[in-house]
Amino acid sequence: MRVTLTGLGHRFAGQPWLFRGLDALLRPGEVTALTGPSGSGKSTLLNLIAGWADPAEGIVVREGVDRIGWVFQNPFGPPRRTALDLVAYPLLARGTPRATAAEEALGTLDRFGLAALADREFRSLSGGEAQRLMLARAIAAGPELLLIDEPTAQLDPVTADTVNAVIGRLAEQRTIIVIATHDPRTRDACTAHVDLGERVAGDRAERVRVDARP
Ligand SMILES: Nc1ncnc2c1ncn2[C@@H]1O[C@H](COP(=O)(O)OP(=O)(O)OP(=O)(O)O)[C@@H](O)[C@H]1O
Repeated sequence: MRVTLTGLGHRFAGQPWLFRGLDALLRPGEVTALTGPSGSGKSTLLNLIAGWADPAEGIVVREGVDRIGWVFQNPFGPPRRTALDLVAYPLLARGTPRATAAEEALGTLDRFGLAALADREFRSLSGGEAQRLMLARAIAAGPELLLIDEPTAQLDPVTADTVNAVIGRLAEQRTIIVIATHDPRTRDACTAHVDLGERVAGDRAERVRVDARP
């Protein structure tokens, strides 16, 4: 299972190149930070990786990727559902028996520091707790590819750090994880890094820097 980006470049019609010449190998077991200034194309690149849009040049190859999960910056969920229900649901949907799903969901909540909140309704959670719950739910769903867009953007720095503290726990041997972020502490919690670089005179061609191991 892997996602390979080769000579990837993108621009919207009539706009300058956002990035060009991006080569990267995204693998399970790693959590790759995707960084760059506002407007550098991070969300666009997530869409290209997911196959939601076609690149202007270069190729994206997804091997062994069937299910793709997303977590966005605004945690959103049914207000009266409990944290345990929300994490158990994707397991039940995959046919896991109820008792096993509840046990696995509790284990996943524990991994994200949420075990004590298992019976709390979603609407009663703080922003940081709700975002950690969205990460726990996304992991429980077991996607081969998990794309996370600015998970701390709506949070104050202290709350953001409660989310950053669990980023390292996302790593899964069965899941390729990419996180677009402005937050240097989110980046530092990741295990690999793709940087879309600085905007220069409206054209950042060839300025993509990739730290991810080949
Ligand atoms: N469908 C579109 N058509 C034209 N331009 C677009 C489209 N989608 C995004 N853009 C532009 O492309 C640039 C990159 O947008 P993108 O959202 O990928 O950047 P980003 O790095 O994720 O930014 P931020 O950190 O602010 O979320 C922006 O200037 C944006 O306005």
